[in-house]
Amino acid sequence: MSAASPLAGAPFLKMNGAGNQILVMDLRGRDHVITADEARAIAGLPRSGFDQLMALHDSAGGADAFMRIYNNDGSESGACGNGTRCVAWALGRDGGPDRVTLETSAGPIVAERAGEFSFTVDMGPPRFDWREIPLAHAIDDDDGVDVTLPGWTPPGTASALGMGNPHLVCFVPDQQAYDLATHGPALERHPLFPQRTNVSFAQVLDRGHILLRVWERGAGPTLACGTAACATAVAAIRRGLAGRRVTVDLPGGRLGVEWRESDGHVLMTGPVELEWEDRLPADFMAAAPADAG
Ligand SMILES: N[C@@H](CCC[C@H](N)C(=O)O)C(=O)O
Repeated sequence: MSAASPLAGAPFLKMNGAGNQILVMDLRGRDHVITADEARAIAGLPRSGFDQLMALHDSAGGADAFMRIYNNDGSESGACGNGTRCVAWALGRDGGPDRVTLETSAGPIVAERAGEFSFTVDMGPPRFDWREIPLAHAIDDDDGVDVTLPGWTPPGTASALGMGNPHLVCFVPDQQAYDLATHGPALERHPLFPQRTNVSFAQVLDRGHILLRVWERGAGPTLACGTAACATAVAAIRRGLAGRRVTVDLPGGRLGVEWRESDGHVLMTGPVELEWEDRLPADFMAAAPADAG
């Protein structure tokens, strides 16, 4: 007999948020934290591939759940905007609440229903302090806007900021002109970002409309990244390129972002879709029995 993994047969929802591939696993009531090896193994299975895995755990602080967020390389992140909308839908179905509070390693976030398959997430305030993004060192950033990257000549100008996870936003004249597979991996691991970074190429069409493509830390190119849309909108607003409400078009769909003046929080609204429900295989990561000798 081989030892069963605690995740064998665990149910999951395969969803997407504006095309961002999301797996939701509700582990509340179970005493198991998914390891990096397990996350990579789940991502490698045909029915449960994902960009991000949202694992729900019991909240110690009275929230609806504590949320751990895994990229498909097994690394963890403090935030995932598209995944949070999917989690809100999952918790709200079958008569669940229309408004949920979720704890994350980066702090609490609140998601609220905006339509049958649409949610608004209060992503909290953006972070500009280099220690909070985080960057390797302070940058010459008098007006809190520009970052220069030694060894790389940006095609336009770039901003670095945090949205519960690190972001580099490159403003370019034509976002189609930059090959994510060429620039993404090098910028994700640029020494300025000690915890790596998500990388965006943004083209501002007008003060209310931005085109965006994203290379995600730990997941590569994705069809949409919610925190990147928020970071890009905030960076554009700080540069005077956009008003407080911005529509961000990504290859997988459209997100609405508002940087609220009253409290500095960033609100992101977008779609969710349930693709299928399934369970991990009954022999998921079954360990071979120890050799009794
Ligand atoms: N797709 C996400 C962001 C997921 C985490 C990111 N790759 C990271 O490592 O920070 C979103 O919708 O925000």
